Amino acid sequence: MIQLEKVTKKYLRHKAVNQCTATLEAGKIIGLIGENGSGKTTILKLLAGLLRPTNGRVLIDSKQVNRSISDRLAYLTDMDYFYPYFTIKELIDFYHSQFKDFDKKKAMDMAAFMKLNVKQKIRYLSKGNLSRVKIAVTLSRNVPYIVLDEPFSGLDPLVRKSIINGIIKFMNLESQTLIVTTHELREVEPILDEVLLLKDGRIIAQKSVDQIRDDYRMDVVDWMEQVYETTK
Ligand SMILES: Nc1ncnc2c1ncn2[C@@H]1O[C@H](COP(=O)(O)OP(=O)(O)OP(=O)(O)O)[C@@H](O)[C@H]1O
Repeated sequence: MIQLEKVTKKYLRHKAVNQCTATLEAGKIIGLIGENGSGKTTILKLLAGLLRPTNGRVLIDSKQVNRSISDRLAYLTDMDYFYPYFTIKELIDFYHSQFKDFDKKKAMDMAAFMKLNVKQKIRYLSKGNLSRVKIAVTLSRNVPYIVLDEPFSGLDPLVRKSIINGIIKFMNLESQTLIVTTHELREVEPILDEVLLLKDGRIIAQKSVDQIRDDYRMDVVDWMEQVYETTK
């Protein structure tokens, strides 16, 4: 379980995350949704122990997060950080050598599922295939928490679909919690259990997708638009 307790993160005087309180249950797929600059990446970095809150506490499984959380949390950034001269296979071997929890077979299976040629060098991959590789190596870590920062940005609908299918097929929903930030709510919505809406560093809503459909009898995207319109 993830707990944010009145978390504020300031960059100089700017509050990127402002007094956020939320509890995220384990074993779910949670979408962190918000406009550019609303604080999504900052929250993920706080979860990953890459940033410390200016105020408040971030707890994962009742322990305050620090850098050692990387043993239990896999973080996919929106940055390109791969070794361009590796082939995909070499990258998978490298991950295997770096992470005790890395499931090499799963990574190879996932690469095959997403129709990647593992002999190809990273530097020659298309943006779509590079994104598939990143997802494959991140999801192949057997850790209880996986956070993905904008895994679909700049990708065409077909690539987005294949990545979503890869997540559905290879994530272990019994033992893993996935937190994903995205602008592409409409496409990701079918796999989400819960949605957290951010605006100007504040959490303005947190609802389960079933609750939105059953209680509000609304499409999740329509609900989101309504919440944004009515929240100053
Ligand atoms: N290192 C930094 N130094 C100063 N300001 C920062 C820094 N990182 C982020 N910010 C600011 O904090 C706010 C929140 O940024 P953050 O990257 O968390 O938002 P985001 O919702 O992920 O945005 P995007 O969708 O554009 O990636 C923005 O106003 C951003 O300009």
